[in-house]
Amino acid sequence: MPTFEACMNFLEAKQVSKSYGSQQVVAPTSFNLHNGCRLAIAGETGSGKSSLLKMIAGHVQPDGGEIIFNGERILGPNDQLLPGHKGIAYLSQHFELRNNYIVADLLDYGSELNAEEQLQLYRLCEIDHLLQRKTNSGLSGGERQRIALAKILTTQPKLLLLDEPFSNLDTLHKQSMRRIVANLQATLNIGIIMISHDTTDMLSWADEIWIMQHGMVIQQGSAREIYHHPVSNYAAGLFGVFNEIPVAQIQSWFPYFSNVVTQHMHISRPEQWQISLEPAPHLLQAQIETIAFEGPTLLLGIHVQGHRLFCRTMQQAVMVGQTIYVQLQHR
Ligand SMILES: Nc1ncnc2c1ncn2[C@@H]1O[C@H](COP(=O)(O)OP(=O)(O)OP(=O)(O)O)[C@@H](O)[C@H]1O
Repeated sequence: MPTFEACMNFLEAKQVSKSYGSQQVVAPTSFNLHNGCRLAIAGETGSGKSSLLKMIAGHVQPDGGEIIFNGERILGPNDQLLPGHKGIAYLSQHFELRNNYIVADLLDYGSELNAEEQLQLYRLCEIDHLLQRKTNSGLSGGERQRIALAKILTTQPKLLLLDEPFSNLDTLHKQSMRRIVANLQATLNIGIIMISHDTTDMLSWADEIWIMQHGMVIQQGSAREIYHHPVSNYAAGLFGVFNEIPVAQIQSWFPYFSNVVTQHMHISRPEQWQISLEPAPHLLQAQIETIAFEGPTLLLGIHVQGHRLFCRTMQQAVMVGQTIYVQLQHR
């Protein structure tokens, strides 16, 4: 458990903002993150995620506000020649790996780790079998990325920033990167901020998720809060299929939803709708309109009293046109 002091001083942004010309890409944003955090940032393309991450990394100069890391202001490219902060490692989508180096030599150069720590890091990054290869010897994109990751971790940073670590990878390399990211924080005890379009992975990984839209963080919360209580259709849609039904309609179908009064529309996930093949007094009658096979589950498009919605079921023995009975579960 981090101390109160560590919580206050680890990473703090005060009204940090960025514009390009007349376009504000990050609106004034403030936050406070604790040591060892696992923060994931989601948002549509162009919503300002990378710009925010690059300001934290010290690679982009904020127009306003400041970012404090372990008590020191992060300097931008206008403040210093070499961008970045020693305690912060940043893996860009467009990382570079120096050509013509033996991987082990490249990693050794400037490393602050002893031999045992190095080996642990190489295993963690799943590159221990690549150490004698040359960086220009036909390494795959995924292997190059894992070497680049190991390289930036050899200086023992306290905060790791990952910009889209799963993009442009085939399935096997993606799985490998997922394993690594899942183990990094626990093994190295560092904070991680990750941007990803792979929102399903975020839910199980992150302590906290932020959603960005038009340069603003529009929602912050735990994975459960973000998934089950999105603030808008946009936030809901980032994490998969959802249903939107007027609250009044939900309450008339299911009186036990009488306490849902904060919003005009009620958002639910398909798996919140339970289906039954037999009628019962508290169930609504519905017709199946579409069936999408998802592996262990089916995603049913159903029609209920003038409303179309999705429900997810493990019940495989259903067909289009069939009458079923549904109810909505609280979350
Ligand atoms: N150096 C730059 N010069 C001008 N405009 C820029 C620059 N960098 C980013 N932008 C613009 O700022 C906006 C936000 O970009 P940013 O890369 O932060 O978004 P993003 O949410 O990370 O997008 P993506 O998911 O596609 O990476 C975009 O409209 C982008 O075109």
